[in-house]
Amino acid sequence: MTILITNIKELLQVRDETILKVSGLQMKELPTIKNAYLLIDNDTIVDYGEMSVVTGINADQIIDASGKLVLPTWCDSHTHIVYASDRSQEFVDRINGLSYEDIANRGGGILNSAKTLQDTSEDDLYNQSVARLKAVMSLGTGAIEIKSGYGLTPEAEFKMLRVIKRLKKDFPIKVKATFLGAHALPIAFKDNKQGYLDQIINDMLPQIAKENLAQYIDVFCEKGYFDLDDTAQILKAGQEYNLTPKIHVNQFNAFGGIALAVKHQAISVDHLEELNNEDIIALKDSNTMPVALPSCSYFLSIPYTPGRQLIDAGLPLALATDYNPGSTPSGNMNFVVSTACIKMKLTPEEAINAATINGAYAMGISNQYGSITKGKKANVIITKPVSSYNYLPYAFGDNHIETVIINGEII
Ligand SMILES: N=CN[C@@H](CCC(=O)O)C(=O)O
Ligand SMILES: [Zn+2]
Repeated sequence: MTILITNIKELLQVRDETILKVSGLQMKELPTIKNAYLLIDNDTIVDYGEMSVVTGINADQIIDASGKLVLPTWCDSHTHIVYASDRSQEFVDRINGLSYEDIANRGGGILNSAKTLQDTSEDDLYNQSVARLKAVMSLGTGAIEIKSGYGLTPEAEFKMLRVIKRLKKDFPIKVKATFLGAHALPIAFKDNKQGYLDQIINDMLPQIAKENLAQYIDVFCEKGYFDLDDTAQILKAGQEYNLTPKIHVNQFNAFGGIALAVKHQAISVDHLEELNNEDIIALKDSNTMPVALPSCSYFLSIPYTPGRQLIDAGLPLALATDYNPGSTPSGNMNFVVSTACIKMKLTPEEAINAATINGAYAMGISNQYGSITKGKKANVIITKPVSSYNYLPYAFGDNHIETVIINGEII
């Protein structure tokens, strides 16, 4: 099946050569072709260029994109979309004055989600997750990372990871799985943290490796959760099973977690709402992608990741949603891109780079996703008619998407 998209007002993020990420000043550049066409053959981008040279190309389906933009689908490198029920009551509790920390300290938060998930069947969990996955695909996400971490027992963590594996098999969207057993300390281990770490290392990791349930290993490295020593233990153990580190760090406190992650060759460090100079120095000359989650800052009213500072220091930056029931009940990458421009002062070019090619890098897939490049996967968004790409983040909250194509399939 071939699809030819014609009369594209502007084709965005066109990279003739495969690039894996963009950093610093490169992030300001968004290569485009005006009045363009794009040809898809099954699941692959096979050709593109200016309309003036398109004569003679035939296709099974032709889509006229007059007045519309075409860009790569979003690459959301940080989500927790496999969860059970929601935490809207905690949302109201926060409105009434409790903090995220207060809620966690009284047994709510992640432990609340874990209890619900433990009592939810695998099929029910799968069906709840399917609804979220379909919703984010229709919002333009074509590649997604999904974490475990709301199980916190071996059985419940495996249940989450098996659901992720089913999603991967059943949908055209690219899915990467991350094992986040060290998300919070379960009540059963409240006075025995090492006991839980041992359970992760000795009981969970071998089974996860055996069933090939994850590609990445994550830890919530934060005061009151897992400290630097705990994090180092888990990352090292994960690496012994070929899981690459990708961690939650510097959400509320900066205490050396970024340098630790870089030392363990983490593919990304995520959150970074609190950041100091040592953190920036640690990221320089590393292969680790900093990932900002502006919807989380918005929802919790915590600082935004200083993305401007990171880019101005010559570093790359990726944007992701953090879709989860506690800190970010939204998987809308369009809102993330707008919020990064509005609150973090990224230019539209920087935000689009951060949400496409750099997001793909943070999932280890930027050789196949995140740009319009011949040979890459046919994952594109066709917008409604808009004045320019600046309009996408500018007119926040509106849905500018008309059509989403994922793996060559019109969604
Ligand atoms: N911070 C840690 N984990 C999630 C939120 C967890 C929750 O509140 O359920 C996050 O990335 O924000
Ligand atoms: Zn998260």
